[in-house]
Amino acid sequence: MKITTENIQVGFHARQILKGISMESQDKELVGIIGPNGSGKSTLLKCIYRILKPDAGAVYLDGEELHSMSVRSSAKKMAVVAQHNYYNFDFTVREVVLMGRAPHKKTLERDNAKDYQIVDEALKTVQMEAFADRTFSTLSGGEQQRVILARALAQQTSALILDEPTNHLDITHQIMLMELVKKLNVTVISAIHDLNIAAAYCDKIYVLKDGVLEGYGTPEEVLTPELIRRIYKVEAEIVYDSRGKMHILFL
Ligand SMILES: Nc1ncnc2c1ncn2[C@@H]1O[C@H](COP(=O)(O)OP(=O)(O)OP(=O)(O)O)[C@@H](O)[C@H]1O
Repeated sequence: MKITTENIQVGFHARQILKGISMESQDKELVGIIGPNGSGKSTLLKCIYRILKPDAGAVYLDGEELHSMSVRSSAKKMAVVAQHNYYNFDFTVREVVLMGRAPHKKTLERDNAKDYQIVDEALKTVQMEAFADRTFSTLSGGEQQRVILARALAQQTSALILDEPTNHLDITHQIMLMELVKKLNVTVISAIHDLNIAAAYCDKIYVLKDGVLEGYGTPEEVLTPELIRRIYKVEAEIVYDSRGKMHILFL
């Protein structure tokens, strides 16, 4: 599925946070959004996953304007792993993942054997099946993150929106998550802080600073010492390992 944003503008209290963002992710592309803290990455993603309505501009899923669609039909197309997941109720892990099935059900339709099978498979994929009956709120931050990813997988959508998905995860699970997301073969838009993760996994990268796009291209095109200095005010060197993979060293 192709996701496009056209001239997205968002302001809070007379402060302009996104100053006209136009970007797109082609079908099955993994697109990273990088940029310093407060540059507007989460705000842009919130407009895409529909928690925030931009003051101006629009989001299109395969050419269809997001707000012209029902919430149920956009939720069938796009799942989200957001940065913070607060639950006031003590749902079990299985119940949280079952929520991913909701867009596929009619009102008051009960979960069936197929839903439970999809949920079990999603939990296995993120290696959390042993936690199915645990209360979600008792899990560690990284475990919660993997359960929320399982919920997104159970939603079976052709696009995933991820807000710093490797936040909270140890290196094993960071790699597991990115390898998994890459293999899903769906459209992914992800905010990413770790530039080496962005370099290793993204097809394309957008660079956001102060609510403005400052760069776009493949990791090799975008992640240059000049751009890193301009955006992050840090000196860096780009090296290539014996397998030809690029790495960013911070000096
Ligand atoms: N509801 C709000 N009210 C006021 N200001 C907000 C609101 N939401 C976000 N902001 C401000 O908008 C700016 C962009 O925030 P955003 O969360 O999009 O940045 P980010 O690039 O995702 O940052 P980080 O890397 O720290 O997660 C920040 O200065 C933030 O304080």
